[in-house]
Amino acid sequence: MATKVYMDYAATTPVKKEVLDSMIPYYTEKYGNPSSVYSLGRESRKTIDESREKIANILGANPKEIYFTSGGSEADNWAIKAVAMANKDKGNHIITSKIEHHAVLHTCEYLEKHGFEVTYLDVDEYGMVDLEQLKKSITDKTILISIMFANNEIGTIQPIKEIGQIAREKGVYFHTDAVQAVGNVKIDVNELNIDMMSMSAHKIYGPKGIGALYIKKGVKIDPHIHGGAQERKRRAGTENVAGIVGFAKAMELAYENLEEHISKLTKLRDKLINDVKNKIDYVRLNGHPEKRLPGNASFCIEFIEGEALLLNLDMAGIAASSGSACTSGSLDPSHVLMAIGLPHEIAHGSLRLTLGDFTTEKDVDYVVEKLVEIVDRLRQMSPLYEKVKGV
Ligand SMILES: Cc1ncc(COP(=O)(O)O)c(C=O)c1O
Ligand code: FES
Repeated sequence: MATKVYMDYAATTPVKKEVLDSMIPYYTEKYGNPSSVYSLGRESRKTIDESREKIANILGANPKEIYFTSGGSEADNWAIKAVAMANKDKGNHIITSKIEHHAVLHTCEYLEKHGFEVTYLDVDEYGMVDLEQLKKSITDKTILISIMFANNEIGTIQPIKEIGQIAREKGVYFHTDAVQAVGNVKIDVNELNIDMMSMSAHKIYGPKGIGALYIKKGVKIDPHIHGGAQERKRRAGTENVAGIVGFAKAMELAYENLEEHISKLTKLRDKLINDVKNKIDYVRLNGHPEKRLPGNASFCIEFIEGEALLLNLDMAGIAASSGSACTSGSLDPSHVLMAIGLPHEIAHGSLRLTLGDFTTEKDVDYVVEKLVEIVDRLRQMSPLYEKVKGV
């Protein structure tokens, strides 16, 4: 069935029309290489500069501190590996959390194979990092703390300003993966004590394959891609001009309407959470009840397989996602659901519904209606459910 209701905005978002319209000329008539000296090239250069300025202004950064990348994964890789390489003389210890995106976790694991030591902080049942544990983990060898702004699976928002404060007091760099937070949270990099921040356009109604790393002036970090002089000689390669323009446009739109976006999504999300909890038994909400992304509703529905749930939702025209092993194509259960202490059998029934700018109340009603039907049907086949219900 064709998708009737898209509820996977945390995976990616459609490109908004205004964003696409802003990009098209840079594929067709304004195709000059930004490094060329003639006016066609200079025009591309000017557009990149303007886009960088727009993004920097929104984040309270200096344009010289914004470096375009191919997206969030590249920004994470760059921040962590290149700070590690550039600060080897100072230490070899990195602190991160157990619920980071794989772009952070796998990068840290790679560094462990090359002589770095990594502390993976626990989180509580809501997915929150413990600031006391963080403080205690810092040693005189610690060079970097990398903690995500908001979690992609369970939506929990971390106390970023406090983490940044701790890092600053100890003279340790602080990187945050803000891929899910950008466009959903007001961000001022200075106010929040952030040294480096990863971003991605395709989560905020921009194109895929473009993002950025904010690098605060003065951070000691190696260049990431060697080659030409682009991105202040730190990330070589002819710029993705149209992508950059689209990213800046998407940022502009997101922050122009931030309050409205947050209040609309929060209302729809809470309706969804309440309806699901009221109409289905043995359901739990994953993540923090309040400190969560406005569009994130993550559940564990007991006595259900996430995979079966997703397939049935798909048959009803609903696009959603699950963190359980069986659906993500890997054999490991979601490291996030494990880290918040869920047993495997509960993690198996996880369902992530993420809402966005095109979600309507009707969509929420439709998803709840179908979900109730599907859960009921699947549970009828579950001997465990029958046992607890005493039927
Ligand atoms: C928290 C987080 N970090 C990083 C990424 C990777 O971003 P990208 O797809 O732009 O590489 C994602 C997206 O899946 C994400 O949710
Ligand atoms: S094996 Fe599927 S979540 Fe444990």
